[in-house]
Amino acid sequence: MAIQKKHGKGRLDKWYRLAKEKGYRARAAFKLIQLNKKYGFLEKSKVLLDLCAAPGSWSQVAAEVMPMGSLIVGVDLSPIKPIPRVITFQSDITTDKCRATIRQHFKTWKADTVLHDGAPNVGTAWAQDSFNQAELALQSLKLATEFLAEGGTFVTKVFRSKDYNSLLWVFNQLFNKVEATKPPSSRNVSAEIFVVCRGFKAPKKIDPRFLDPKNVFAELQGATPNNEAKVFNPEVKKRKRDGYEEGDYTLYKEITASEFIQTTDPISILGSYNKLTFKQPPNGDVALAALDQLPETTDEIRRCCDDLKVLGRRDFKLLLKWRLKVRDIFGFREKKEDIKEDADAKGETAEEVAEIESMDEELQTQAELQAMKDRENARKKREKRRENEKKQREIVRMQLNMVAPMDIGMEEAGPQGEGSMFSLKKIDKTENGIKRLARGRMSVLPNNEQPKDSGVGTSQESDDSDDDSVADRLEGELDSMYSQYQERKAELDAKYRAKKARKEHEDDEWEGVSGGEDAEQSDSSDLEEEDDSDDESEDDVAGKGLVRDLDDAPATDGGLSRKAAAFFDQDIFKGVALPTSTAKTTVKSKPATLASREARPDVDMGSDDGKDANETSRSFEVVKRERNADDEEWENREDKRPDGRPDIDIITAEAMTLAHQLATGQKTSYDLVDDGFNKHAFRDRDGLPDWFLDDEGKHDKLQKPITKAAAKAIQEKMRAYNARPIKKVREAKARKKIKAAQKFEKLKKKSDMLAADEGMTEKEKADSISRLLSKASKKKAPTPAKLVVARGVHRGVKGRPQGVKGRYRIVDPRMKKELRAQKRIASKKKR
Ligand SMILES: C[S@@+](CC[C@H](N)C(=O)[O-])C[C@H]1O[C@@H](n2cnc3c(N)ncnc32)[C@H](O)[C@@H]1O
Repeated sequence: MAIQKKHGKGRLDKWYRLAKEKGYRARAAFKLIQLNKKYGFLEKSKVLLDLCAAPGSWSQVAAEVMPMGSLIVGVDLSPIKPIPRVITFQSDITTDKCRATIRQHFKTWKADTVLHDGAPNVGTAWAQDSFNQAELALQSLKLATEFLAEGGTFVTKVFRSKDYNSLLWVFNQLFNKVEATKPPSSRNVSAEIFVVCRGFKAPKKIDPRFLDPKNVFAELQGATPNNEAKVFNPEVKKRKRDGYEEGDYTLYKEITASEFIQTTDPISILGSYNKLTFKQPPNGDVALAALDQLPETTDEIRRCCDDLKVLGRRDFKLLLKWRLKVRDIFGFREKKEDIKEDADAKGETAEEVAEIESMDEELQTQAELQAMKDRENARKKREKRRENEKKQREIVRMQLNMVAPMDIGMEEAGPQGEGSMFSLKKIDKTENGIKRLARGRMSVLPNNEQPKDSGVGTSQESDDSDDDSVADRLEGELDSMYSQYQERKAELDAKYRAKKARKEHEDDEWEGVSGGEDAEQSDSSDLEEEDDSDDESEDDVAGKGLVRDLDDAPATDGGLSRKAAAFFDQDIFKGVALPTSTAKTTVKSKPATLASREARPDVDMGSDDGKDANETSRSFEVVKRERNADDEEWENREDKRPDGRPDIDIITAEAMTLAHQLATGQKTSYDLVDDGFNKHAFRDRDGLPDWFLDDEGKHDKLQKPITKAAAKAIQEKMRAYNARPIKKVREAKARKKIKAAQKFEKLKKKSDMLAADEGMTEKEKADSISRLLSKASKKKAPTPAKLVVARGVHRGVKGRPQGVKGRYRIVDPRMKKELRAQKRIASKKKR
């Protein structure tokens, strides 16, 4: 197994190295190579349009693979250095000027393939970044519809974002085959996927609304989620896959603490800002001054505000609780209290605090569904915690000789004996059982005689448990908000994303036993259908609420908004199954699969099973790249040396130390296995709070030893690697060598001929051979560079000035004069 470089310049992976070796301008080249390997569109193309082509690696690949004499046109906002056989120009693909220039180059031709690998720029030309990635993809499709020949192929990069489904739907209308795939060279941590659309239908007329972002993404725009409302109805962790944040180009950002108090979306502030400041703005902020004086604004809170990027779970909760408290003091939460009081007066539970603006119907449905799931998860978590606490108490009792180990065993079978052989519930009901249990000093008393701390339902306990459950729920919700905050942070931090991706692969074996929160959630959703006995009542209530709401909802068929339904009602969509959001039927019949369905562009729902399966495969929820034969081939290529031995690239000092120890026999493979059993390997994380585990996780790793020699060897290796010339330079050197060898061959032949010449004396022969050699060894004087004075037309020109051939140097006129003056002064001094 190759040891992967995990940090720092982790991006310098094998594709990067391979690109460097092959002379491609970017590792992206391999994405196209792999896409083409799978779909084979380049070999068949004679005309190709490469949108967003800089630095040009896709165009390089196209020029290599496409037949001779093909027309390849590449365009990008950034300049593209010339590529043989490729016409390039600089333009914004969203402009008419760009379209006109492409037309000029294409003349009457039509493209067989249109490629688009665009991503809104964060660095160069950022002023033009008015489009986000999905819109850019739609713009490229617009160009494709104009320039593609019938049956042509369109390849585009898209990010898994909220607009992904809409995009796919449009692609499906215009192409016979649409497939989304993630080539092996695309990083797993990247949200990008590539959609290959084949068989362009080339309709005579296309409704412009098809290609208008306002229409295509209309359904989802403007529906800003109300995070405040999520305090009591938290949303499920939804990864933001947009890739780049629009218009966000600064790294360090501050915001006043008062804005954090006032915002309806505190999570996004915590996730995207670095500091909450108490510094007064130039025009004064009374709320901030008041906030600064509040006793609730403790030193700890201030410390948390100082660096939002390092908030632990506890700090995060502290800040949110502080915000809620201050909002109460400032009277921002009046509305909520009113609602609460109203609800109390009506005898309802005051848990649905639907504060602030109402969400739109679809969001509401999703939120309700989510709330249902979260309630269920929180309940399970609660139960588990209680169970642990109970177990703890029993252990204490046992240590005090109050209970037999047997009882603990009983509880371990499941919560309150659920699923166990000796269910306490059953025993409670049978007289004999009670008697038997009550006998002796190790008795477990029935419900009504239970001591307060026994954890099983006394009346006071139930009161407490109500309070508890509110607190628990709030805790659970804060937890889930913390996860959102982490997600948000992750979006801004590629390093964190990579770390998280790695973490997902760790500790696999433990997931089944105790699992993380995530595992718990997914498990619970998987089990939702089967686990109906105990949870029935709760599920029913929640479930009914959801179904009733959907029934009442004025949404049109398939859950589309009226606007969307009207759009899809046009003739062109006849016979085409409409995309739906969360269809009611699915909610009722298959709750467990709903979450995954929500994320998909279900083109056709409510169909029979076979068709459904078909549709699922068409719905392109390509989340993680699966290993396939292609991968293996690529991997094998890399991981084997010509002699068949595995090519292990050791790039960390720890690995090098280990390799050295293995090679010198200081360690055996048995030792390696043995080392696996250490204090970190089997840590008992059960019952430990998440914030503790979070912090602990950073440090409770085995520190592997590093030897000085290994560290030095790695350093050298990296240095040598960095110093290695790129392919172009290596090729130039090789050419030079070949030329020298050819020259030497020629000389040898000539001198042999001279030596064999019988008409010459020995001296003449020796003279002419030495002349020949001295002539050959004489270096050609380099042609002096032409000095071009940066004046007139040459002033400020970038690149080669007009009309100048050969080597040149641009000189500053003042510099030239100063040099002359210096020479003059020096010669005067000599005299
Ligand atoms: C990932 S790079 C493309 C890499 C390229 N396929 C290659 O193989 O070298 C994305 C490019 O999209 C370009 N881009 C972003 N927005 C654009 C726009 N509106 N018009 C033209 N190019 C754009 C950026 O300048 C950037 O060079």
